[in-house]
Amino acid sequence: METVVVTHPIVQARLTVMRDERSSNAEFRAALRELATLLVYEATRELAVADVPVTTPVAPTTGTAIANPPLLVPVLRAGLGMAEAAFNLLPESQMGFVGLARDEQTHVPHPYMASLPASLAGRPVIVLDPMLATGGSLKHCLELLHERGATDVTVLCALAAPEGVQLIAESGLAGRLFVASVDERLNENAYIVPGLGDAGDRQFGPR
Ligand SMILES: O=P(O)(O)OC[C@H]1O[C@H](OP(=O)(O)OP(=O)(O)O)[C@H](O)[C@@H]1O
Ligand SMILES: O=c1cc[nH]c(=O)[nH]1
Ligand SMILES: [Mg+2]
Repeated sequence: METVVVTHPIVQARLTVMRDERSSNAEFRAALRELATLLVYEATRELAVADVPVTTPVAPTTGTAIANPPLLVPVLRAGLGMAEAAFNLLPESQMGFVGLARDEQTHVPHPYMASLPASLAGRPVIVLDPMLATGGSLKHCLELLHERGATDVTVLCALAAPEGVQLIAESGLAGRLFVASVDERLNENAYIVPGLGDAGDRQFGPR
């Protein structure tokens, strides 16, 4: 798996707002939305394009269209905070949804929703989840995509732990990971350190 740490100063500044315990829910959501926009921009540089004819007020010329728009898959809840940003940059795309909630004792993800097209063969997929901690949630999501034939999967995260990156790399289920930071480690509750806390709670309040 290719892992790209996006070190752009604007990305790092937004991540810092998300880390700050004093940021309100609204400030956290705004920072995540902007960070997600920049991650999508970085991750879509190599998207396949097609030439399209276009006529300007001056002359006909050749323009560019996204040849095969990716399916966007936010992982609920926290990934919802990246969904609008991704859709804004890729309005031609469609969206699927995966709902997972980590058990606080075992840290194993409990699946509660999967709303995905039956076949993903030949379709690029972009998974959106701000947090990659143990990697259990993302691996479950990637398995759902793999079962449906997805072979071109890119993952966008705000933060990752080394343990999660390793699990996903070893799974072979994602081609690329774009992340703003790979932090130090997980703590005894499987939270990322220094991290930013619970990305779902910080956007929406406690479950
Ligand atoms: O790598 P893992 O150890 O599996 O942890 C990461 C998962 O934890 C968070 O979701 P959470 O389960 O807290 O659900 P939420 O988004 O509803 O808060 C996060 O958004 C990831 O999906
Ligand atoms: O640090 C973490 C780990 C899992 N999920 C989160 O939201 N934060
Ligand atoms: Mg949560």
